[in-house]
Amino acid sequence: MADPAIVKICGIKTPDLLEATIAAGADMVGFMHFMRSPRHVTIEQLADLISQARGRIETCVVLVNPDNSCVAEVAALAPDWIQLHGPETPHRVETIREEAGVQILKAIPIGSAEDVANVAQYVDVADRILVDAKPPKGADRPGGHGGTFDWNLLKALDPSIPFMLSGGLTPDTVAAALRSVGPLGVDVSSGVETAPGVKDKRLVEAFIRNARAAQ
Ligand SMILES: O=C(O)c1ccccc1NCC(=O)[C@H](O)[C@H](O)COP(=O)(O)O
Repeated sequence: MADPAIVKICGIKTPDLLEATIAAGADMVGFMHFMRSPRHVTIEQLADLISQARGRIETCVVLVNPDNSCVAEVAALAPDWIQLHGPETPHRVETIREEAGVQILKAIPIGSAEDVANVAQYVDVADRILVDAKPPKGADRPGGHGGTFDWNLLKALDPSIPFMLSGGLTPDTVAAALRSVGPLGVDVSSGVETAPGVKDKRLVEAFIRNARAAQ
């Protein structure tokens, strides 16, 4: 039987929600460190959340095109992963991986066959790929909008590339996504919220329960 899919809950801001997510059996949690996100947490909050999670669940700090000082500040907190969610080039991803000494999850926005072809250039410089929906036109942040994309586009992806799926997943759609796309894991933010940045414990539990039941 295939390994169970990795379930990542992204955009956690509070110790209570982190505790509930661990108790519900998620594999990874994401913390946003990007000022324009409604899920932004400060470096001090990050330090507390990462230390609360250490050894209990994998932690991932989401950054958007970070400069070297931001990378160093986050790397000093020793998360398990840094997620790069901006327009970072493959060379920049490689440099950040070397400098931070942390596993890299590279997010790639997908809206066309060309975007899918773009994934290959990141495979050797990142430890894992996250495919996500493209943000709406004019959006002031590159992720966490709750929009989906055409999963059929992923059929063109080299099947040897391990990737996680995100973009508009919800407790109601996660099982179908796992069955039809067959990703290494799934990632959700808006779909377990009642308003941007406001996570709901019951939705988080339902998302994880439905993801587990799908397999
Ligand atoms: O969530 C944000 O506000 C955000 C801002 C800037 C870059 C990335 C962001 N989120 C990244 C994620 O990992 C989300 O989980 C992913 O985009 C899926 O989001 P959603 O469609 O809301 O589930």
